[in-house]
Amino acid sequence: MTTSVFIDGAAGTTGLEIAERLAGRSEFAMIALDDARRKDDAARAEAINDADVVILCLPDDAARDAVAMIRNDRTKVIDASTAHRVADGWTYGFPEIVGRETVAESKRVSNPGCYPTGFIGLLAPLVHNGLLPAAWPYSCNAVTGYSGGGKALIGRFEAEADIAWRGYGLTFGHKHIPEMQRYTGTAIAPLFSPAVVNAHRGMVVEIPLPLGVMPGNVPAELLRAALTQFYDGSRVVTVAQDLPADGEMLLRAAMEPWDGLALHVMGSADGEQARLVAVLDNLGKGASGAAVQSLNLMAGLDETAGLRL
Ligand SMILES: NC(=O)C1=CN([C@@H]2O[C@H](COP(=O)(O)OP(=O)(O)OC[C@H]3O[C@@H](n4cnc5c(N)ncnc54)[C@H](OP(=O)(O)O)[C@@H]3O)[C@@H](O)[C@H]2O)C=CC1
Ligand SMILES: CC(=O)N[C@@H](CCC(=O)OP(=O)(O)O)C(=O)O
Repeated sequence: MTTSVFIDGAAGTTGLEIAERLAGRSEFAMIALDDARRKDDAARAEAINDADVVILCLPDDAARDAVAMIRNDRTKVIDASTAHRVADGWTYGFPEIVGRETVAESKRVSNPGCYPTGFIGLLAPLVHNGLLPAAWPYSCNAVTGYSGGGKALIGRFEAEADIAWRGYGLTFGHKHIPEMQRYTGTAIAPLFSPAVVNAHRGMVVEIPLPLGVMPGNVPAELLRAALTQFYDGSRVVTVAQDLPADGEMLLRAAMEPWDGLALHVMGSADGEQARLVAVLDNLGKGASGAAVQSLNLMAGLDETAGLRL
């Protein structure tokens, strides 16, 4: 049985990458609107209601409007925007964290944010199993490629090619904080420092841990072992067992599209400090790859079908 899929926002950065991952997949029949009709509300409403699954790759307000256009109880939604990530009635589309069956059975799935994918992927299993405290002021330092800001930021970085690094979120309260807190179960909002680097794609998300002054003083090796056990069997999330080769971590500007999530735990010899680091593609597991993973599950297919791993 084929599943009909409409990508609303198919001309955008995330939408195009989802379409690439679905190209040639006989399990899916794509519903498309031409350029003249892709922002026509009547045409969008018709496509949305014709689809078994609609994937929203839109700004938040347009995503809310699109959901309001659904007039049947058949159409399922995967929303890539921030609009529904902590909303009632929506499942957070991080199958490794919320459970594959939960995603598979949901009609409303919100795709996790790109930075939260790294933050939650590292921290949620360790807080949920009690190895790290829920009541701790975690920090999160992160960089992303400029495609993380969609067409507008891609245009800016292509026009101003001498920008090497752009720190932002300088007034705090980044839109990702609510989901970062909700799905890690942490009691205190993380101190989040995002930045954009001069690469098209790629993302590094780091949580520094002053283990020596934290409750429990759990060794880094135990944190790594717990993450390894938690993600055992996953073909999407991997946990590095050794230090990166040559003692360095690299994000290459020419990174190929990639739908995995690589987690690293590095601890100091004296046990006082650790660094939890997640490496991903903001357009892969951080957006389009995650949407395709959820779509596969919702269509009853292997979760990794069509993924770039
Ligand atoms: N880029 C990334 O790494 C990530 C993005 N996301 C989220 O995914 C969503 C899409 O982001 P992204 O692809 O980067 O953004 P883009 O700006 O690249 O694409 C958004 C697309 O939506 C279209 N659009 C805007 N308003 C409407 C409307 N009312 N009806 C139909 N189409 C509309 C735009 O049209 P036009 O082409 O005319 O501008 C554009 O093609 C956002 O909510 C973003 O937060 C989530 C995680 C990571
Ligand atoms: C570089 C850049 O601006 N990144 C965006 C996040 C990427 C995005 O828009 O995705 P979400 O839907 O996950 O928020 C930001 O920090 O607001």
